[in-house]
Amino acid sequence: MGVVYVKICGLSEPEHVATAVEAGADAIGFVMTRSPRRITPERAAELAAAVPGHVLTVGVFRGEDPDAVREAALASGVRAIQLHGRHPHGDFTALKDLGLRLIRAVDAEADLRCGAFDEDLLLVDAPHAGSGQPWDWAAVRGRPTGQWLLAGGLTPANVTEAIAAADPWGVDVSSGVETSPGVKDSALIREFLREVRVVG
Ligand SMILES: O=C(O)c1ccccc1N[C@@H]1O[C@H](COP(=O)(O)O)[C@@H](O)[C@H]1O
Repeated sequence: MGVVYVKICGLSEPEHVATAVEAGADAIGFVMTRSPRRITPERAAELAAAVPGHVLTVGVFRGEDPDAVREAALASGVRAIQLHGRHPHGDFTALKDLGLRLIRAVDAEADLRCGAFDEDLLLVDAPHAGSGQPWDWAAVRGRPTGQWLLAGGLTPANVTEAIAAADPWGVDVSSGVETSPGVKDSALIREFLREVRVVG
């Protein structure tokens, strides 16, 4: 098994951004859509300013039209856009000129070919993103093509099992490194990364 790419999502405090970076996260996410983790593009810009270039900053959106996503992404200065929901191919095409990496976040029933919508990364998540509910990760084993992240209900305690079940290129976590919705915990962030690095 190779090294697994790790994204820590839903960060809103400098302390947790610093912890994720120091502990070796490859990407960190700022939620700019309806959620207990929502932050403004301006807050995301403040947090992103402290992130070194080797860590990808990602703006997370769900259901907004491409113009609204474009505006928030530019204001925040993130380097990637993660679109949840069944966005049409045209929404990805409409954002391509920004030169940011595009992540298509879907459930297991969607088209699981990374690149089918001109995205750079595919994220396969539970039917209700950000709920923290584990799902049948093994059901997608061998189905996604290209670079894809597994998400949905991952925690430090189950991420090893999830990687073994689905064999993803990377993993993404939000609720599983929180003590309550929207409240991240540095010890859990470190523990999650430690577990993944042991497997990877
Ligand atoms: O985190 C949220 O609240 C959220 C809201 C809307 C869209 C996506 C959201 N989060 C993404 O959900 C997955 C997995 O989350 P969890 O670990 O199950 O809580 C992850 O990709 C987050 O980026």
